[in-house]
Amino acid sequence: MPTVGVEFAKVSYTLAGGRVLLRDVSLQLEAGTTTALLGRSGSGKTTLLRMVNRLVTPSEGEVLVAGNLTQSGDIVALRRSIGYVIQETGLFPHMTVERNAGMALELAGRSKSEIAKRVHEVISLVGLEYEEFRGRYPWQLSGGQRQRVGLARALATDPTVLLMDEPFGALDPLTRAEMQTMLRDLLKKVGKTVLLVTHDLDEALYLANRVVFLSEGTVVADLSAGEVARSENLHVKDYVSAVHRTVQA
Ligand SMILES: Nc1ncnc2c1ncn2[C@@H]1O[C@H](COP(=O)(O)OP(=O)(O)OP(=O)(O)O)[C@@H](O)[C@H]1O
Repeated sequence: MPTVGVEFAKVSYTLAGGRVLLRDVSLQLEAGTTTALLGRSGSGKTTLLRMVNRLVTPSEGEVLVAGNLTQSGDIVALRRSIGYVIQETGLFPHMTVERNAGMALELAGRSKSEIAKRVHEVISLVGLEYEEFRGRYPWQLSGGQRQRVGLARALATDPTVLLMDEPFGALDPLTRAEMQTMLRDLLKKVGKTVLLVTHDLDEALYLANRVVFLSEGTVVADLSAGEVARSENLHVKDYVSAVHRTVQA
């Protein structure tokens, strides 16, 4: 039996006014694998992802990380076991790359030498030259470099789970492709349970083992990456044909 890294068990989320954002979602993410969440804007992808690190609490159902209920445990320990990467990076503008990348370790009270060693490792892991970048501020970095630092920061505590919400959404296609290559290589080395929200089908197929499609808060397709192109599921076919629409002269 494969180990389950993250589990959503009959999860629903309803807003105070009664609007249902997620309905009865059940998924088991195998440890060490990458799952991409796709679906139209507003289908509930980010809401589902944020349940893992308890930024959103389900109205019904349960979320488990490494078999532990997220709703009842220690939230600090939970978040330390989860790396979180978002499109805007959320780097502190007044702090250097080194400080930003080591922030979670600093908050965890690790020693200066331990932090320096780990930051060096993760900065190198995301493909940045440590000596060149450690003293720079976020405004002295390109968008791609900022995303690399955001990823380094997320990896600093060596989390078992990595949540990535449109991590490369704001990058040009060339930088984006470089980042995807770097991430794919990195994930082969570090082995994390990854949940990736993306609008980019090619990115999902390149990075993920499994692709889950959401529509109006429910799972409408759950496939291995290899099954997507030949799927007869109408939601999947619609998505694939929208991506591959050819321009008519
Ligand atoms: N706390 C909230 N209060 C009100 N509406 C919310 C709240 N959180 C999310 N929504 C709404 O719920 C819907 C689902 O949002 P969510 O961000 O999960 O979708 P998404 O699939 O990630 O969309 P996108 O691809 O555009 O990021 C959206 O219509 C959003 O505006």
